[in-house]
Amino acid sequence: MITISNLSKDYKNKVIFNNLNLKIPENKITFISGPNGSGKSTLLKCLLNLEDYTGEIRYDNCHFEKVREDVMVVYDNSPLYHNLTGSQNLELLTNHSFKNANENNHDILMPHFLKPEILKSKVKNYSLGQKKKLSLMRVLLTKPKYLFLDEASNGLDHEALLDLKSLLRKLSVDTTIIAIGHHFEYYTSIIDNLILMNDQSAIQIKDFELQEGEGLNDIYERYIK
Ligand SMILES: Nc1ncnc2c1ncn2[C@@H]1O[C@H](COP(=O)(O)OP(=O)(O)OP(=O)(O)O)[C@@H](O)[C@H]1O
Repeated sequence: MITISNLSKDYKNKVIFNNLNLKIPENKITFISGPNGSGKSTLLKCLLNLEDYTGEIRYDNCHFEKVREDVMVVYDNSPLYHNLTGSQNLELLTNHSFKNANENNHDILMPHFLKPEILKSKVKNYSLGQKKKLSLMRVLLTKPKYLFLDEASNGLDHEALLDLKSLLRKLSVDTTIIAIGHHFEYYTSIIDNLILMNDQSAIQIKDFELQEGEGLNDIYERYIK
């Protein structure tokens, strides 16, 4: 479990959030949403210890530094080696042999991700969506203990979005997943825990289930207004 206690953050006296208390359950999928500027990315940076803050963040009772190697983040423009092929990137970044890309289980788990012929070409020739797919394949091969996804569904085509859902479901057996973004309708069928950020605070809805016909507006009506 990731425990966030009395977390506050400001930028030059502009309060972004104040006194957040949240418990991110272990091996579940948590989705964090909220209006533009509500502090989602700032919260992610605090979780990754990239920003100063007041309060406390604990990963299974440990400080971030202790679990750093168990944490993986996927965001637009995740770092990749542009002069190497997709397979070479995966080999370097995961220590996983990709000599026989046809035989690897990514093809079974993510049939609409990158085909072997694409994996053989250099990443500098990839589209944004193909780079995103490569970063997500890296996640599948690494199986981190904690996974953060910042707008991970952006740029993926329809089939890859379906693959991503099943990938997240499978990963969440052993991985604590936090997805951040605006793509609420996409995530509703797979999330266990919803956090809505708004007005310097956050509301946590555990065991989240969407009623039939409900959308984000209804959730805002129900929990925020
Ligand atoms: N380094 C910074 N210095 C000053 N203000 C910042 C900085 N980073 C973010 N902010 C401000 O903090 C607020 C929250 O930004 P943040 O990027 O966390 O929001 P967000 O919820 O992720 O927004 P979006 O949905 O648009 O991605 C915004 O008002 C933003 O202008």
